Amino acid sequence: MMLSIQELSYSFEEEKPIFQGLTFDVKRGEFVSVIGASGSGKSTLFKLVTGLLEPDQGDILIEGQRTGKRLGSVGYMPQKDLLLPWRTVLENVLLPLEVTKERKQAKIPEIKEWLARFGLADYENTYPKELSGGMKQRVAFLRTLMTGKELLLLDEPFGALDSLTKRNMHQWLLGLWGELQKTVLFITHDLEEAILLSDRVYVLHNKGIKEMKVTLSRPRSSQLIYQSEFITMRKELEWLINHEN
Ligand SMILES: Nc1ncnc2c1ncn2[C@@H]1O[C@H](COP(=O)(O)OP(=O)(O)OP(=O)(O)O)[C@@H](O)[C@H]1O
Repeated sequence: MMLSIQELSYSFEEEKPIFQGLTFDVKRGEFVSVIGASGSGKSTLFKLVTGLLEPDQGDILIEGQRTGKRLGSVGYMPQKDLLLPWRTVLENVLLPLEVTKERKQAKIPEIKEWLARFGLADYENTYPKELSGGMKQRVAFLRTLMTGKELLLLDEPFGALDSLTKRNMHQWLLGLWGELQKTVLFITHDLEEAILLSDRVYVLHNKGIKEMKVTLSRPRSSQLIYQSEFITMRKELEWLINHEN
């Protein structure tokens, strides 16, 4: 099991619990989405998995290991503050690799190749403010990938994009994920996005978590959303979101 959350409980000081006995898992190579209303605790869950917060009770295992240094075990793409504005695209992507100058230099050709594959070949010396929303997300995603970690936690990476750009990013991510064979845990508010991208969707409520399996075959195209099987799943997911019990 890539990630195993067992009987997790957490509350912020003096507040009512956000999670009580939360249990779920993610297998190696899976794409799993977490969907839930605003305030249901999605970002808090990621902070617990990365080790930025510690659970009150329960266990978080990464590849079966109970490690205190979880942040070093996952690639985490937070919702905000993605890129450092005073660094160029190349310098931002290099960030997870800043160990020694030599190691950094050695990685530059590989990163340039990646930038080209991400449609960013001509932008390595550009600053984030000059990039479009979709480009910024691709740079941030590449930086997450450069951590070299097997488990990637993506906190609403496409939330701020317009619907056309978002569609393009979905196709891009589907293709890339198929090739990389990484494990992804993905936060979203968007039902269509959750179904299109995922093997399974978890619906997070204050009272717990529910699971929906996505039975659509892969590879998946953006046209799938118009098919009756997709629409049925969308209805099912909507029902799960609106019914806590
Ligand atoms: N540092 C904090 N101290 C106290 N309460 C907090 C803190 N951070 C988050 N919360 C509360 O915890 C709950 C869950 O927040 P969280 O950000 O995890 O929700 P979310 O599902 O990610 O929301 P959104 O979809 O809006 O990003 C909310 O009620 C929030 O107000």
